[in-house]
Amino acid sequence: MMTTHLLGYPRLGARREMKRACEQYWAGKASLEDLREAGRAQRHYNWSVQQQVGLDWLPVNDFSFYDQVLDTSLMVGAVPERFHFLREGAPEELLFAMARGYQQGDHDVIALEMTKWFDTNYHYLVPEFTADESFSFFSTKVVDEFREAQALGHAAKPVLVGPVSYLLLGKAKDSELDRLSLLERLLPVYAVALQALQDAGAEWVQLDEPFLAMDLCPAATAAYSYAYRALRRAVPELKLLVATYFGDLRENQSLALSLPVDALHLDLVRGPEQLASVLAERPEALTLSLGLVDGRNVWKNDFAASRRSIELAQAQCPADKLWLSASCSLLHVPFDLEQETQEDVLTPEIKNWLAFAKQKAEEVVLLARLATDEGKATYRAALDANQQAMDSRRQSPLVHRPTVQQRLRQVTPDDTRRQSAFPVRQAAQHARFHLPYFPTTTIGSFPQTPDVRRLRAQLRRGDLTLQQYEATLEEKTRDVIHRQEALGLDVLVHGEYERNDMVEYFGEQLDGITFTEHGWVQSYGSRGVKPPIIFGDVERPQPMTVRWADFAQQQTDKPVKGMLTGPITILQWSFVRNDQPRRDTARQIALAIREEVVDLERAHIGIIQIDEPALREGLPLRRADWPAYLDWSTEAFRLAASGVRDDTQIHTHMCYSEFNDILDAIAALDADVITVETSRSQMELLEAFAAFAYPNEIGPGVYDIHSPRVPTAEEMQALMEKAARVIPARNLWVNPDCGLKTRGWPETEAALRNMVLVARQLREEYAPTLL
Ligand SMILES: Nc1nc2c(c(=O)[nH]1)N[C@@H](CNc1ccc(C(=O)N[C@@H](CCC(=O)N[C@@H](CCC(=O)N[C@@H](CCC(=O)O)C(=O)O)C(=O)O)C(=O)O)cc1)CN2
Ligand code: MET
Ligand SMILES: [Zn+2]
Repeated sequence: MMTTHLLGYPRLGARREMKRACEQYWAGKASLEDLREAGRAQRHYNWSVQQQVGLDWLPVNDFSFYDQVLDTSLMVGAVPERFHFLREGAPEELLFAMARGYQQGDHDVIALEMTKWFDTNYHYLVPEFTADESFSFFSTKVVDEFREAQALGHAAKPVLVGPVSYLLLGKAKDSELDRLSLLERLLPVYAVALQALQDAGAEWVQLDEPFLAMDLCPAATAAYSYAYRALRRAVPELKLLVATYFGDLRENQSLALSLPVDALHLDLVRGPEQLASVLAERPEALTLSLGLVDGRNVWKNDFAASRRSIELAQAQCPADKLWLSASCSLLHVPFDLEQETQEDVLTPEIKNWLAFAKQKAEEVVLLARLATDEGKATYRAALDANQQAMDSRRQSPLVHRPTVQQRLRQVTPDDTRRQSAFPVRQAAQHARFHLPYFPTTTIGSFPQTPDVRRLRAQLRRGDLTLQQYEATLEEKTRDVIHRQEALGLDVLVHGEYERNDMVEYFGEQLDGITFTEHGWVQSYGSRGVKPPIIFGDVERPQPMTVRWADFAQQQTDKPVKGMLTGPITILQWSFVRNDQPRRDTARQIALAIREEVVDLERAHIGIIQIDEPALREGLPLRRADWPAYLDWSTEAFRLAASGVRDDTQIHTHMCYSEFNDILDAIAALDADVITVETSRSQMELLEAFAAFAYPNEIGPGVYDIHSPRVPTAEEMQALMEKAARVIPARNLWVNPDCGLKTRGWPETEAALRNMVLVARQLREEYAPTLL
């Protein structure tokens, strides 16, 4: 039978046990020993699940208390100097300091930067490299966890981030430094680690090299050949599996197939077509791991399709050279579908179309069994059940809604354009709102303190009635309006208290989208999200946000900004249909949001923000695929935004500041105002906006909301002055970088008080030039 394995398993815990364990430890309510015990229990549980399912090789070191890239930094001793005072203590303390920063005693050290893991909603901690970087085998976690699995009798396959991907994931802190030049210093440490694993009894080691499925510069291509030749020489006996995922190999195929390793893993979900050409070019000794079960989505595997791929491979490749797996680590899917028991949340019909991590592990094993002659007979019933599930989904009226499809066909190019050009709209909006220059606003959410979250848990348990729940939310909303008035902000928000999450909240209310009770996926560290599942044509049965916007507006004479999540962000942060192009799903969501925008306008909400923080991360991983994506994604945004009058002001918001290279797409959104995260880059981003002559209004974030630190008026003033040197002052807004939901009240009010002060000073300072 084909060998089966997984690249990695989710680690937050079926009931988010690791979230609780970490947060208890951070709060000083649990000991280091408690934390370690929780980690051990989680690992043992994951291995035993995978073993019982019948997988041949179990991943080890896929577990982490925070992030696997950070673990790699610790393995190779890439610890920035500011953390060196923690090197002698408990390894977990150093790990958490690098992840979260460290403020204690005389120490005030900022964390490593966090950024998105390829096109997922997972964040990793960016390694920092300096010119004098010297690596060493610092953390032995991978060996320790290998021994732990071995002691339990498991066939364990240690997993490491491969050396080339590791360097490419990092950032050079010295501008002259080329990350890849560190390879020579890094490889000896990988060699030592691999040797230690071999000495401990490891037979196979998995090295993750997702960059092999990305655009590579010539230096990176050379680095791959060099690195794997060096590792081969260092551990000639150890079997190495290089894992590629999140895309196909394309022009890197010959490179990947030429690496002197024992096995290559292919993502056959993102890159099904590569199988034929890889089979044709495969060196005889190379084992292929077929990633056929989707590790990025929650749909049941289509056995008929997978079996065609397996048969194609079997026809050209000896059985002992074929492995079977999921396309990538299962980190990006929820734990276990069997935890979803409430049929009014996830209906049996839809549930029958789904597979979470445990079910995907079972699918991998079942597909391997079905690939043998005996298996075909033994597992006939499973095969038939799978076929039935596929047919049911293909034909279900839950999925296919003719009214939605008809509405989409009626969309005309005019629907994706505002009535007038920006200058006309700007004049109409200024005449309507009479805002001062440098208007102040916030991005939407205010502190979601534990009491608000608890309220929702009580409602779910039935300890509160809906009336009681909403009454408390009204109190909260009224309070936040009064606080904003007292601070002197110009454009207010309702605070988003009624939302568990900016995407899940809309997923709960739209037809064609469902949600889960326990479908948590790690976002970063102990934080998770429950991505909605878009299973069918999307439609808005009724207004979703008007009630709270309207309630908030009634509490004040100042304008309250309506708050919506945009179609691309809903798409990107959900599990999406795999039976139609993303573009079509985006357009359906856009139409639903458009109806909401129009209803808000009708309810006299004159300023409406449509958040698109995920527009940038939705970019395809290969540059060649960018133009098509940018075209349909900006069109979907405009479809959502363009149903309103000229004097209704549309805002959008984006965080994660790396959009220098998509500025034309951002301009194509034609939002009247865009608020962006800029403070961490010291307004560098604005220079790109200026060079591009970005025409509409901009609110460059003046402070980072990720830390409780209260910014001084001076530093925010300096940032705004810097902004005003490159952007016309009359087009500038003053606001934080992002929403304030993860903050506490004291620092929030202190920071906003300073921010309003800055706006007032700016108005005086720039008055002569603005007249
Ligand atoms: N979908 C999405 N993706 C995103 C972002 C985002 O905001 N949304 N932002 C970026 C990532 N940033 C993030 C920032 C914070 C959290 C976060 O705080 N998550 C919370 C969960 C938020 C949530 O959905 N809360 C629910 C459920 C809360 C909960 O856990 N309740 C407890 C009970 C609480 C109690 O009794 O005290 C339970 O059910 O057990 C709610 O408010 O209703 C967490 O992990 O703790 C996640 C991502 C990028 N990707
Ligand atoms: C990740 S972007 C967040 C935007 C949202 N309106 C908020 O303020 O939380
Ligand atoms: Zn944001």
